[in-house]
Amino acid sequence: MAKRILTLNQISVKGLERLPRDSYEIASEFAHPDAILLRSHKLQAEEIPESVLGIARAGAGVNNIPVVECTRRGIPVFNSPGANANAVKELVAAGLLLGSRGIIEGLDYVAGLAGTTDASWLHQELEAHKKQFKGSELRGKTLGVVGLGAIGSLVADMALTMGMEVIGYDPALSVDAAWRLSSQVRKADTLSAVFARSDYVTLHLPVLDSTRGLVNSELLGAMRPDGCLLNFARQEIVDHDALLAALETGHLRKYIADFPTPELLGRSDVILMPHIGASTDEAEENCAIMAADQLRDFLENGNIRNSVNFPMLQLERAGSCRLAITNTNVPKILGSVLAILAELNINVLDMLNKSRDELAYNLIDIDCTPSDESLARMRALTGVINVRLIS
Ligand SMILES: NC(=O)c1ccc[n+]([C@@H]2O[C@H](COP(=O)([O-])OP(=O)(O)OC[C@H]3O[C@@H](n4cnc5c(N)ncnc54)[C@H](O)[C@@H]3O)[C@@H](O)[C@H]2O)c1
Ligand SMILES: O=C(O)CC[C@@H](O)C(=O)O
Repeated sequence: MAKRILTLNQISVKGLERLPRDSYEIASEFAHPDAILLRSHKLQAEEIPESVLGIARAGAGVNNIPVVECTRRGIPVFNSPGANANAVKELVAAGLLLGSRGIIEGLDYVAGLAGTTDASWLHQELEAHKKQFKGSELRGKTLGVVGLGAIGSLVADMALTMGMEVIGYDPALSVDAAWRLSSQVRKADTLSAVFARSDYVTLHLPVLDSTRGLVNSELLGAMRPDGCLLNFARQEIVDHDALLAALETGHLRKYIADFPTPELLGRSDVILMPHIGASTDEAEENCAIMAADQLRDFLENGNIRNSVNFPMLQLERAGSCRLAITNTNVPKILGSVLAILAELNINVLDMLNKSRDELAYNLIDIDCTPSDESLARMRALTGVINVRLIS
């Protein structure tokens, strides 16, 4: 039977094409979907039907998905790290330029001259007024990058090529990300050191309970006067009361962000974009392809790549029958499953077991198909969250 994929946002066709129509049905409404594919749709826990096996986010941030509830239900949540990083990096480059030069004010001024027919008057007018739009160069200025993952590392490289000094802060830097990072990026040991030493600070970290409101009055107060803050990560990372206070006193010169909120609209010291960091043809395609490929490999083989709540686990198929079992990460559960298989005289051809926080996940290739009754016995074991037969 074809697997049903519920899409909750418009997903690039290039990604949907990775799910062949002879084995997948894709629609924006389904009563019993096998999986959900989405972008920024704010998914509520009660919106996730019992039938859902996995959820894939075509994008990096998963704060729109109830990940804790998914973990409790044994549903892996996938994202597509790095697939839109270049798009965000290019918009940050634009943000830095908008923050350093009078581009927006200059454009507005020129637009206000529409209808002028006298070329000589126009020339004199422009030459007389252009000094209002003078800015300063980025070269030689210091950029503080908070979060040095897929996007932060590209932003750091881009700033170095523009002649900026770069200071980075990331207390949870992965080994892969560290390999990607230029040796010219200076390491800051604390967040306040980044804010104190930078002319521009750019945020590239996820919103988590630990990072909500992270940029507060203390950090903004530590910033150099005339500093500029860029937020292409998530609105919730910045405490807006503290932000408005820093703008009102003039301590913060500009806030440039991808997340408009009512209190920030209409301010000349705030530049807001409509959450378009990942809105390029290339990023939308890359994210959709990565998300669809990961979802398909999970549905067809049980493999887990780029999940935010499940361990990374991939196992080549041995034989045609596989069990994918999710359980709480406590001793003896796998032993009990294997005991049932032994009792049924079913041979294990290959298996892999990994854990992450409170969850353990197992792929077990076996030489014949267990009966529904045997599967029900495994599902009934204490600590087993779900058992899926993939044949
Ligand atoms: N504006 C947009 O459209 C857009 C597009 C893509 C991503 N994003 C946002 O950007 C975030 C980062 O994306 P990414 O692809 O670089 O993710 P990533 O996972 O590759 O990198 C995030 C980095 O942040 C670091 N980090 C975590 N907590 C931190 C802390 N307290 N201080 C400093 N660093 C910390 C992690 O160690 C990691 O290296 C996403 O979570 C998403 O919210 C926004
Ligand atoms: O899907 C989008 O347009 C935004 C994605 C972006 O916020 C992300 O976290 O990857």
